[in-house]
Amino acid sequence: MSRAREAVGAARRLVVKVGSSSLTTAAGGLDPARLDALVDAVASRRLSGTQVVLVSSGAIAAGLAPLGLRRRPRDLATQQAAASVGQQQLVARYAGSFARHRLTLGQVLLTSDDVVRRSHYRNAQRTFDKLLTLGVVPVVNENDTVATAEIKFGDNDRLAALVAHVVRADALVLLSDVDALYSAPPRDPDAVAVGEVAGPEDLAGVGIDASSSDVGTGGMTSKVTAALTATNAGIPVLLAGAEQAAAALAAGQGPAVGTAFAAAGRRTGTRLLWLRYAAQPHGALELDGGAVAAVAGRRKSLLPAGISGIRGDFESGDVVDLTDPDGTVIGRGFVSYDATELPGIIGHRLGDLPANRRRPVVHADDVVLISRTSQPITQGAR
Ligand SMILES: Nc1ncnc2c1ncn2[C@@H]1O[C@H](COP(=O)(O)OP(=O)(O)O)[C@@H](O)[C@H]1O
Ligand SMILES: N[C@@H](CCC(=O)OP(=O)(O)O)C(=O)O
Repeated sequence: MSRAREAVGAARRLVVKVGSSSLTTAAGGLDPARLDALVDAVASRRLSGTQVVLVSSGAIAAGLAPLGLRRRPRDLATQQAAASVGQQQLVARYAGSFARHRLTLGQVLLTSDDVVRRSHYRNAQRTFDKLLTLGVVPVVNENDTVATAEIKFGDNDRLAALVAHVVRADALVLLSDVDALYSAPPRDPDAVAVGEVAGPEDLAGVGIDASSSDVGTGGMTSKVTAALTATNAGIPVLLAGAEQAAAALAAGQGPAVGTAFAAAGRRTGTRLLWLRYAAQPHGALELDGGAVAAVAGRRKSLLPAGISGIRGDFESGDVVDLTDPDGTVIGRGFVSYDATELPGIIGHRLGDLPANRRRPVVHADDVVLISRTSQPITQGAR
């Protein structure tokens, strides 16, 4: 058995994510039988001693029928309204279902601020720790009703990867309407299931189409991106079908299902993880050749002298892309000036600037580098 599968089996703290399409009927609306089957698998693992956080999509899908909507709305305001109506229905169903196992759930609704802001991040971490030590099953979703375009996680696969990091999970299980990652979209007759992914090189020949189910947002691209986000942060991932939840969550016993992604890097700080995979840049700084060598080659801070251009309307603390003179993004960072302050100082050496301007524009500790080969997989349009 691979180490990733062993890690899922042995995990003492596990994050499990389930997509909308795995909780709804073909006609739309929540499917109590599928939800109960999922809860049975989670409860069985929980009752064997593992702490489990459940990241569940389905709020918008559950809100469609009560609002007389026939399909997932495209505009944000109607999505927010559907999520408001649907989230409570979803959680009420979960509460009833977990109660069959005498388990208590706690609802946790997150926005990206809860992960990206250091103080909020610690707060979320404390809340999860307390819920888990009290034996509660946290049921997590994005707070869709208040999330604006700027602060949206975008999809729950990504949210689940970040939550796995926040709670310091031993493994992440992504449950979907497809039973594994395939070498090509499953409608392709030659597609074969991929059992193990040791690293990004194993994904080189894999074909993924951009579509996702009618009720969800992610698609396979976002699942693979989330899996790589988690594995890069040292957390192994199992991607499997929601219908195989019992086998996927069985602690090391039972048949090997789904696709296992091996953990790669060491655990990184969530703030930089967010910067790499989740943040929306507010602008860009163009670096000259010397600054590219210093920032990307020698891991130095970006000083005003090395900046040859500014794009966007950002404030101190915002995320900006760092580009080379050709416009290729080489990294991202938290900028320490407002865009309006920069024209007067770029191109100047620190010694020539007033005392209150003698600091880096982006500190080395606030930068992630993005090489061509590690560019996050782009998400399919929806
Ligand atoms: N290479 C691939 N392997 C597996 N599934 C794929 C692949 N390419 C595209 N898909 C599609 O991705 C879908 C899963 O994404 P999605 O419907 O968004 O799931 P969920 O609702 O669980 O988040 C599958 O139903 C499948 O049609
Ligand atoms: N937060 C949204 C789900 C977003 C999402 O990523 O959905 P999915 O692709 O089904 O996991 C909801 O609860 O409707």
